[in-house]
Amino acid sequence: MARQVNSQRNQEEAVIDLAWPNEAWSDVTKEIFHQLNAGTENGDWTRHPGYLRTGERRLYCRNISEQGKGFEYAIFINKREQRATCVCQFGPYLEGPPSHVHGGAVATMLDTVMGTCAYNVLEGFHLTANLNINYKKPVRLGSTAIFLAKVDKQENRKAYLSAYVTSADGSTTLCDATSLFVQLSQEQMEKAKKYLPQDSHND
Ligand SMILES: CCCCCCCCCCCC(=O)SCCNC(=O)CCNC(=O)[C@H](O)C(C)(C)COP(=O)(O)OP(=O)(O)OC[C@H]1O[C@@H](n2cnc3c(N)ncnc32)[C@H](O)[C@@H]1OP(=O)(O)O
Repeated sequence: MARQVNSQRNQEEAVIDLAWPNEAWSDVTKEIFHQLNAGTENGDWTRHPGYLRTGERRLYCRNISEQGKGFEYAIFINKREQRATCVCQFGPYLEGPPSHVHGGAVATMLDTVMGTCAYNVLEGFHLTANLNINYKKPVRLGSTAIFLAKVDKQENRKAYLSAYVTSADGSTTLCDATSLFVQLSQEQMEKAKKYLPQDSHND
């Protein structure tokens, strides 16, 4: 019975778009979200919905279901400019160095923002082949950061992206990163298709 209820809950949760402010978001995070969301009014930017995934699966950066304890974020895409911007608030379950965010958690958001950028602005499905990060400043736990990613160039199946992470007020660069995403071949895509979320427009 528990499993049935659990899977029912999962089904219900799986359709909740989490890329919206909730009461765990600080005023700073909400304010940045609304600034970014205002860019969707003229159609230049679109907000990327954020779902858990369906059934038992969980998208890694959506899998801490206690609000505010993990990654609280929303990603916005500018297809024409091949860019993505993300506002992210890092919860207390993401600790690395005392009272600071684990470097792997920052890497997760960089991989996700660049991957979401590639997924939305380029043809085909891309996987991360290489991700290089320079950590310039520690990120305080509970703080809000802004991720800015863009596609720099494409060569055949290769897409080269870069990104940087700033403090909420934009005054401090916390990280910069480069990555290589490789588009899956038709054959690889056929194999991967069965694993894609049914509504595969989401992260
Ligand atoms: C649902 C909505 C979600 C939408 C939202 C998505 C959000 C989540 C995003 C998360 C993204 C991830 O974490 S993805 C998960 C982490 N990544 C992975 O698991 C990928 C594992 N690696 C692989 O599967 C493979 O190595 C591939 C697919 C990357 C490439 O293999 P392949 O297809 O055989 O191609 P291959 O010939 O090896 O490489 C193609 C070209 O790329 C070059 N290349 C390959 N790897 C590298 C490399 N590390 N550094 C330099 N160059 C490289 C090759 O030299 C070659 O250049 P040339 O000879 O053509 O010049």
